[in-house]
Amino acid sequence: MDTNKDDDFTFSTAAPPDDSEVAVEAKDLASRVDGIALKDGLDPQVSPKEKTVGSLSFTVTDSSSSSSKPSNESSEILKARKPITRTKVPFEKGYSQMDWLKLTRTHPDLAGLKGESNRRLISMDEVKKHNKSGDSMWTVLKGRVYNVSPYMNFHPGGVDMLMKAVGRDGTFLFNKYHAWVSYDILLEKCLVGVLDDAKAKKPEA
Ligand code: HEM
Repeated sequence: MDTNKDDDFTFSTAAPPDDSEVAVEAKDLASRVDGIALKDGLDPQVSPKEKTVGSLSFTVTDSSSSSSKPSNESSEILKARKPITRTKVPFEKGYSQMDWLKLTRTHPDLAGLKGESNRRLISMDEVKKHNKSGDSMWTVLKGRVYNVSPYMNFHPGGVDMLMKAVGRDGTFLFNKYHAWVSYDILLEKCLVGVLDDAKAKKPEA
C-alpha cells in the first residue's frame, strides 16, 4: 500500500510535534472551549451560534451572559408554558386502553340499549336523570349522548374527572383537557342517542 497518497488517512506521515508544542496547543484549545456551554435550545433569550474549534464545528450557545440564572431554567420555562394540569391516573390491571378496545369489540351492549335504537332523540332532561353512579351514567359530547359507565374505570384522567361530565353536557370539559382525543371512536359502542336540540333549547311551555 502506498502510504504517501493524499487520500490515505490510515497512517500519519507527519512528524510528531515535540512536547512543549502539544502543551501550548492544549492550553490554547482549553481557553477557547471554556465559556462555551451546550444547551438544549429551549431558552428563547440565547440564540445558538455556529462556532469552530480547530477543524471541528459545533452549534453552541454562550451562556456566560445568563450565568446568574438557575441551571434548571429550561424546565422552569416548560412548566410555565403548560396550559392546564392533566394528571394521568395509573390504570389498574385490566383497565388499559388496550383492554378497553378489547371490551368494545367483545361486549354485546356497552351502551345498555337493550334493543333500542341509538339514533333516538334524547332531551337534556333525560340526560340529567342519568347522573348517579351505576351502569347508566350519561354525558353529552358534541350533540351525542353517551353512556360512560363502562368507560369510567378505563379513563386515563381518572373516575373523578369523568364524573364531572356525568348527567350534563361534557363537551366543554372534554375540550378543555383533550380536544384531540377521538371520543367518537373510543365511545362508539356507548352511544345511546342524539341530543334533541329543539327540546334542549326550547322546553315545552
Ligand atoms: C367523556 C369522554 C372522555 C373520554 C373518551 C376521555 C378520554 C381520555 C383519554 C383517551 C385520555 C388520555 C389522553 C392522553 O394520553 O393524551 C384522557 C386523559 C385525561 N382526561 Fe379524559 N376523557 C373524557 C372526559 C374527560 C373529562 C370530562 C375530563 C375532565 C373533567 C377529563 C380529564 C382528563 C384528564 C385530566 C386527563 C389526563 C391524563 C393525561 O395526562 O393523559 N376527561 N381522557
